[in-house]
Amino acid sequence: MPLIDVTGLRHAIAGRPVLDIPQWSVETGRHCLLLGPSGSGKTTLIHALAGLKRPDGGRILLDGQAVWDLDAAARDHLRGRLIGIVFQTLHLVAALDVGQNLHLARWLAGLPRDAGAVARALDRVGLGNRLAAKPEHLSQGEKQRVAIARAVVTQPKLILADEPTSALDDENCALVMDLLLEQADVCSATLLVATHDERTRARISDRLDLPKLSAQTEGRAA
Ligand SMILES: Nc1ncnc2c1ncn2[C@@H]1O[C@H](COP(=O)(O)OP(=O)(O)OP(=O)(O)O)[C@@H](O)[C@H]1O
Repeated sequence: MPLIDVTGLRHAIAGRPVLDIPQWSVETGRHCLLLGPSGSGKTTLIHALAGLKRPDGGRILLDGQAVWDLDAAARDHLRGRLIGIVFQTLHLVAALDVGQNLHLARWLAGLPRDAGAVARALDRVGLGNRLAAKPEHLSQGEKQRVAIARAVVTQPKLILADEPTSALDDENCALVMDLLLEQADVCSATLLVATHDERTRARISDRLDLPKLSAQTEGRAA
């Protein structure tokens, strides 16, 4: 059974088409790139997969569950059980320290408090000594590593990473891809990386190419 199974997914924003995916699936344990230029709907698709943004039409099955047939509480539960997300803008909670950010992720996922799991997740991203730091005292790269640790501290089956490398130089791009792939291995998770960064292409062979639909519409109208 595929971990992700999408059929007839459509979405428009302000009357402009953003997503149109007739069929797409990702088998458990495979990794996949979501490729497409800026504005092609990568973030919209990530949010639809995670149960954060309802698409206009179509079906998303995650581990056999129809995400958008569930009520909000059941969707939250499914997200907590299955998914870890590295948001494009990271979304660390500024008022909480690094350790508390990870504890919060486990709490939201309905998992028991586990200081060992939090410490291990931070150790794996090289930040075992920054448990008590507030996000504002971290470099951008450190914040991103905290966001990766937070995504995996719940042992997700699916890691969604939205544009994790586009702002990074070559060396850090390679490091972040290494880290994401390593963490996916540790969790035996499927990794889905949304990107327009050519440098990631060599690292993951499976891909879904998203065209920029609004540009096609504009092209036809012109
Ligand atoms: N709140 C919004 N209001 C209006 N248009 C929006 C809104 N959010 C997204 N869009 C539009 O929807 C389209 C898809 O946006 P989305 O962020 O999913 O693309 P993306 O591929 O992730 O882009 P990027 O690589 O720049 O992050 C874009 O054309 C964008 O302008």
